[in-house]
Amino acid sequence: MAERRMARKACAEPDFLQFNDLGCETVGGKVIFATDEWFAPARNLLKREPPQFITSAFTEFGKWMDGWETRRKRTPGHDWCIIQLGVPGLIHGFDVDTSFFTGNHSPYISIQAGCLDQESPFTLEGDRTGMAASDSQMAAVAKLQPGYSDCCHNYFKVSFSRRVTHLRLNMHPDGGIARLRVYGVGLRDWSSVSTNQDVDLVALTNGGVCLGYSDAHFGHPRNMIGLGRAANMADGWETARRLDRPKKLQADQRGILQVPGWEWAVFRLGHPGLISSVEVDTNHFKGNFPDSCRIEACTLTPEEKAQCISSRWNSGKWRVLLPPQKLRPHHIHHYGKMELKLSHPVTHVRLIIAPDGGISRLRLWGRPIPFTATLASSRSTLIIFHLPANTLTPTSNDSPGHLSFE
Ligand SMILES: NC(=O)NC(NC(N)=O)C(=O)[O-]
Repeated sequence: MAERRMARKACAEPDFLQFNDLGCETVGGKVIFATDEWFAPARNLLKREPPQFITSAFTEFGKWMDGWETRRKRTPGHDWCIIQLGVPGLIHGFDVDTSFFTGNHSPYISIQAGCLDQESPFTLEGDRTGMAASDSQMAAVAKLQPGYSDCCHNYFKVSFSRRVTHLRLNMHPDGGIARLRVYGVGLRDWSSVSTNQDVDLVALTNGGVCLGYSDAHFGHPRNMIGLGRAANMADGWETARRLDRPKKLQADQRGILQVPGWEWAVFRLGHPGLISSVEVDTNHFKGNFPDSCRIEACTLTPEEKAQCISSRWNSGKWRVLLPPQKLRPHHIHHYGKMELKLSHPVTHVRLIIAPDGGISRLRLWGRPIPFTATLASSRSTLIIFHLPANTLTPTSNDSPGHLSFE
């Protein structure tokens, strides 16, 4: 349902909502400390499903609320909690969702960030109010709108080019917030990964990101690169039914339908690499799996990527990685050396389904190829695979699902 709502409102929303939610409980996000959780626990902030309101629900502490809610403070100070991201990475924006907190929403917030592991460590800074200007400050103290349905999403675009593992969410002075969505791209420490080890190069945890798609009516394509198998259909990519499906159906010798239309989604790999096996999972899609799929791949320079974005990813550089394959319902399809056609490293892939339908997971197993080797094999001069944080270009209404960042 959340995805349906998102698809309809996509034109009015900021671009950064297309990135991955790095704090969500489904990718391992956790609240590790909160100053107060009297009315409702801070872990609710990271729930994947949209917040609910149940008029008749009360607990022994007060009104049941689907979010984090603290007591009305009668002493100096403010409430705050520490969030450990499920996927450390670069953050491009926040949605501080106050849904249903109408007389009890937190009036002001600030957010601080830290990197508390070995890679480029920096720590939370700032004074107890979170207002000190410091390296860790991502958003100055900001006013929140109450959680009425037309204004409950408080979006904050972020310019912060450092890897983040933890956040401190400060409420000034107290109150309630339903959800905190942390939009960004995972940044893995690739120095610990052997070039002889196969990894899922497109996984969200490895820094994969969806950069464009043709349709996300029921489910966003980024769901396909999430952890584990999909919980349900909403945890996969599902398009609307195409309206140009022919009345008379014709199939080729492999049983693949010959249809005029298709849907597509483009991903940038977390690291350039040589893909040696692919999994396409139609788990839960039983009456609405695509008839067939194919995968294309390429290595793009920043200039080529910009051209791809302006041509809706219809670049001449795409090469067939996986030729068209007939799909089955509710099934993991494995493709290996026999089916895969590319033997050089790539940076981007495009999954194409025909004519429409749902895929729950896409896994691209392969070896990360060192940067220089990728450059040599693609004969290009420069490849970006670490996203700069502060350069999102707004999308136009007639090209849904397109992100561009240089
Ligand atoms: N009706 C309320 O929501 N009251 C209080 N909050 C809860 N959850 O009971 C409050 O004012 O903070």
